[in-house]
Amino acid sequence: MIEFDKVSKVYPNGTVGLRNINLTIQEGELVVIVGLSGAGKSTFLRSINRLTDISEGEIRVNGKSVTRASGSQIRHIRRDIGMIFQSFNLIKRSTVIRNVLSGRVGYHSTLRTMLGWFPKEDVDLSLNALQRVNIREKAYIRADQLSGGQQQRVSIARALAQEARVILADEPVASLDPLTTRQVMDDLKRINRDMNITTVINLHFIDLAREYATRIVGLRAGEVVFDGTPEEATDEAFAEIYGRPVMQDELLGGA
Ligand SMILES: Nc1ncnc2c1ncn2[C@@H]1O[C@H](COP(=O)(O)OP(=O)(O)OP(=O)(O)O)[C@@H](O)[C@H]1O
Repeated sequence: MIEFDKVSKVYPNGTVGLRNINLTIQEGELVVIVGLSGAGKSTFLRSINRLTDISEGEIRVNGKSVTRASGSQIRHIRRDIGMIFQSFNLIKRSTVIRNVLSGRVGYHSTLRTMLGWFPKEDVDLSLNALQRVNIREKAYIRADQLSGGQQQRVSIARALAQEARVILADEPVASLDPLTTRQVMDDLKRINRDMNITTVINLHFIDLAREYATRIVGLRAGEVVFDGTPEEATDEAFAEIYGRPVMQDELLGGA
């Protein structure tokens, strides 16, 4: 469960990132955050694992305060939270399996992980994670030899090897073509359902949001202006969120 309690974020230059956010995301939900560029989607996501510090209020993940956590407590909380980025964030010159194993670093000493000594259970866990995203056979290939969609699957496998209970994905398909986009979204959805992993995804394609989300949250200028089911997120609702009608390039198309 992720709780936002009267959360605001003002950047040092005075820009408002988030304004009085109050919402609770239950375990197992797949929440898609939508809004125009600059609406606060990344700020929202990054404040959940405290990549961004909030200015007011409190965020709790599974009952534990992220906002008030000490350095060691935050490392512990972050172990449960997998993060997926638009740019994949892989170690490109390393093998796929090494990248997935890096999801285990929070469980071992720095020396051990620097030397790359991972127990056999970790290797098995990582191979199983690759199996779940259908690229088990790529385990010993260098990450930079894979297509964009495959690289994003490696980053999903890394979150699985981490045994994350929450996955945060910041525009995970923004650099992918439409077909690969659907494959990656299918993976995220399947993992969310099969493993009951709470998933929060920033997306800018409206039709994808409707197709994959169990709940859609719309942000405008840092405020929640929509919170409802995909059925409730009509074109009119999106026009409200955006403050203007929906445009063609906000649809991926070809469902
Ligand atoms: N480090 C920063 N310093 C100052 N202002 C920032 C910083 N990061 C973000 N902002 C501002 O905060 C607001 C929200 O930004 P945020 O990146 O969360 O929006 P977004 O919805 O994710 O947009 P995009 O889709 O373009 O990534 C914007 O006005 C942005 O310019």
